[in-house]
Amino acid sequence: MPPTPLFQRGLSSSFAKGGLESPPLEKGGLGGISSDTLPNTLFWLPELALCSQAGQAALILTTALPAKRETLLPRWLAQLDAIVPLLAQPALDPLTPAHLERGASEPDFAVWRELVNTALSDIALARLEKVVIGRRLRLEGHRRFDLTRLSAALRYLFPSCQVINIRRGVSSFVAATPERLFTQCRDRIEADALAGTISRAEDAERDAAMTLELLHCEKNLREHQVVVDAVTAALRQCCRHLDAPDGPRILQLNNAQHLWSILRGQLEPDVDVFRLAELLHPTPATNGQPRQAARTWLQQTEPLERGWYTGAAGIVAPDLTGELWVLLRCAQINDRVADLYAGAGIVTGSDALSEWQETEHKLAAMSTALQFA
Ligand SMILES: C=C(O[C@H]1C=CC=C(C(=O)O)[C@@H]1O)C(=O)O
Repeated sequence: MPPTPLFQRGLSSSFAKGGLESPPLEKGGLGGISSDTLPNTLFWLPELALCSQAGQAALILTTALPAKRETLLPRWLAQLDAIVPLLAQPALDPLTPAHLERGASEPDFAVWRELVNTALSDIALARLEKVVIGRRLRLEGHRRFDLTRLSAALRYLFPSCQVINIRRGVSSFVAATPERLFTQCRDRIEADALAGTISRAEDAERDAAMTLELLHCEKNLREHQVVVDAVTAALRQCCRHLDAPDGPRILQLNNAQHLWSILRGQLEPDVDVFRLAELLHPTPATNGQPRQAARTWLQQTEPLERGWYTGAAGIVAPDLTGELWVLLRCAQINDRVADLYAGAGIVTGSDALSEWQETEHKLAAMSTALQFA
C-alpha cells in the first residue's frame, strides 16, 4: 500500500499566496509593471485567510500597523459577512459548450520539428541529456471567458489536479496542474517527479494496454528517471534522511497518463519554502538536464516567452513552510482570448511528431474546460 501523503493532493492550508514565472527572477523586478500584467513574481498576504487542515479550521486575520481596534473589527466582520455566503453558493448552471477558434501555434509544427531535431543532435553530442520544449496555442472564444466557470470545469474534469487562478487586472493565469513541486509539513517534505506520458484510449482494454506500455517504455522510463535523479540530488542538499523513491506509478488524467514518483524526506532544521523552491525549481520535468545547460539552450533556441508557464505557485504558511505547484496545463487569459501552453521532454529516442501529439493531448486539458467557460 502506498504511504499516506502528507496532504491530500490540493492546497490544504492557506496563508500567503505566491507565484513566479519561469525562469524566475531574471527579467527585472516588480517596478514599472502595470497592474494589468503579470510581473515575474507575485506575493499576496491576504487580510482574511480561512485554513482547514486535519479536521481543524482556523481564521487568520492580518492587518498593516498602525491600526485602530475600533475600526478593524467592524471591517473584518463586514468582510466575513460578504465572504461566508459565497462559500455556500450553489453550483452554476452549466453553459452549452462554445466553439473556440483555433489560432496560431508558436512554434508551428515545421519549426517544432527543427527544434526537436536540434535538441536530439545536442543530446547526441552529450551537450544535454534532456530538454523540455514548450509551445503556445491561441484560442479565441465568442464570449468573454468566465473564470469562475472555468475553475469549476477544471475542478470537475481534473479532480486530482490543483486548480490555480491568478487574477491581476484584466489578465488571468489559470492552471489545472498535475505536478506538485513540493509539499512541506514541519520537517517532512514530499516532491513529485512527473515525466513520461502516453495518451488515453476510450476502449478500456486498449487503455489498460497503453498504461502497461508506458510502465515498460524504455524511453519514457529514462525521461522519468532524469527527473527522479535531479529531485533526489536537490533534496540531498537539504534533507537529513531521504526515503527510496516511491514509484514510478501511473497518474491518470482524462487526457493523458504520466509516470509519477513521489520523493519523501526529513528536512534539516531551518529549511524554509524559499530555500526549497531555489533547490528544486525548475526540475527536468519542465526545463531539462543538466539544469544550466538546458536553461541556456531554451533561452537561445525556444521561440517562446513562457511567462508563467512552468513557473510555480502555491501557499506559504506563517512558519514559512508551504506547498508549491508547477504551472502546467495552463493558459493566460484576456477577455475572449486564451493562450494555452504545453511542452514535451526530449531525450534520445524522442520523435518530433509523437512529441507534438503529446502536447496536443496536454493542451486539450485547458481547451476542453474553456468550452464551458
Ligand atoms: C511540460 C509539461 O509536462 C511535464 C509533466 C508531465 C509530463 C511531461 C512529459 O512527459 O514530457 C512533462 O515533463 C507540460 O504539461 O507542459
